[in-house]
Amino acid sequence: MRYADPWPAPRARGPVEATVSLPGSKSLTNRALVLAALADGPSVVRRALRSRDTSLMATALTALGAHVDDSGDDWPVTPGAFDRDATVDCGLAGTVLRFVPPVASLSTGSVAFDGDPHMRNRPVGEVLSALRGLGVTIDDEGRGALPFTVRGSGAVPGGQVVIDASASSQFVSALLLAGARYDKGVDVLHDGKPVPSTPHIEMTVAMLRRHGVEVDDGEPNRWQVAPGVVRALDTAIEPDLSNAAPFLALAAVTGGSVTVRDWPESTTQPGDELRELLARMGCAVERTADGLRVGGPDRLQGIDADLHDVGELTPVVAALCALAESPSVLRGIAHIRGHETDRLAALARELGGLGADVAETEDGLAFRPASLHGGLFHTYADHRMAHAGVVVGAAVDDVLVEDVATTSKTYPGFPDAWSALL
Ligand SMILES: O=C(O)C1=C[C@@H](OP(=O)(O)O)[C@@H](O)[C@H](O)C1
Ligand SMILES: C=C(OP(=O)(O)O)C(=O)O
Repeated sequence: MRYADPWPAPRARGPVEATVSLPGSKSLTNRALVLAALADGPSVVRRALRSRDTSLMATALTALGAHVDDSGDDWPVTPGAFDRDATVDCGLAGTVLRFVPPVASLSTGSVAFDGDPHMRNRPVGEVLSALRGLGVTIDDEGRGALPFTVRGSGAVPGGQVVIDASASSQFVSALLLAGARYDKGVDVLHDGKPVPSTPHIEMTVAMLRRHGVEVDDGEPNRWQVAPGVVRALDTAIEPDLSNAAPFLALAAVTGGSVTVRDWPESTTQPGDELRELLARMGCAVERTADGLRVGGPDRLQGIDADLHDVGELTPVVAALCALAESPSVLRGIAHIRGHETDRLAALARELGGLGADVAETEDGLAFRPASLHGGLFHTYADHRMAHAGVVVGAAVDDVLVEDVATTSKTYPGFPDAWSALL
């Protein structure tokens, strides 16, 4: 293993002043790859993120019959016939687990899906039953979970389907991404508690429209994709704003100043919400000629925040709450129990183990100010748990982060980039 395990989290000895360039967005890269594989001609995904999740997506689409050249920074993608039996390793990538089965449904081959041990617990049953409702044969032996096999017939009738997407917005995105290629398109109705992470659905809809696909999202909880061509289009990937979270948090916990280069003027990435969240915790947030600059406060304030739309920011925000001088409540995030690990349980256990006064609530976490100490921070194969651990470790002596290499899910060079700042 390249990194010590556990990894002694570098401790900041003073305010950190830095400017960082971040790799591309996982969510944008994996959508761009799916749309390129479904398109009517070759295209290029520029500044693609190279990481475990995106490599798994490239490998999955190649196994189905597309060709993805991931050797450089720009990835040429050539669609191909989906005409062979294949196996797909989902790893721990929610985007592969949810986005690829609707694509595999267009194949004439049988496509067998599996993933990391924990992946068998991540929810996907709603996508499988929706696909059955749209005319696809799927063998899952009644599990509604991995492992399962999609047995396509080369075409999907499509049409209307009702799903409960309260566990993950990716259920909706998955059906929309492939829906234009179904004979009748797709008309997805959500019935259940509110759908989380809706900016990610907006990201899906915006990208589909750029590829010439007609999407009607005018009615709440309903998305209609008209049948038609997915036009080939070269796409440039923005930096990953969710992976900006630990870097900006470093300014917040050290009273320093961190600038993330090339912060987009406007974006569908939920990480953009960090501007508001960090400002509410007392940080100075400004756009500069270089990007987005965050200046840390003298005293970090707690926050009462509903993170339902931006659940993937929770681990780093929770680390900040643990270090803040006033109480915090994070709410609206029951669904993140189904992320890479049960993030509410994991954050409560691991931050609590370092002395934080934190309690799990039904839909979030509650913090009271406490003095933290060193110790071992477990990460449960979750890249964002590692981010939370190193943020605390920058402010507290002797924090050891278990399996920091798990950050390769979305940023393989993370431990080196982090160490370089401290
Ligand atoms: O569509 C996407 O790219 C994502 C959607 C969200 O999933 P959930 O809706 O399951 O939270 C997010 O948390 C995940 O990191 C990426
Ligand atoms: C929830 C996440 O990932 P996934 O795409 O695997 O769902 C995440 O990255 O925080």
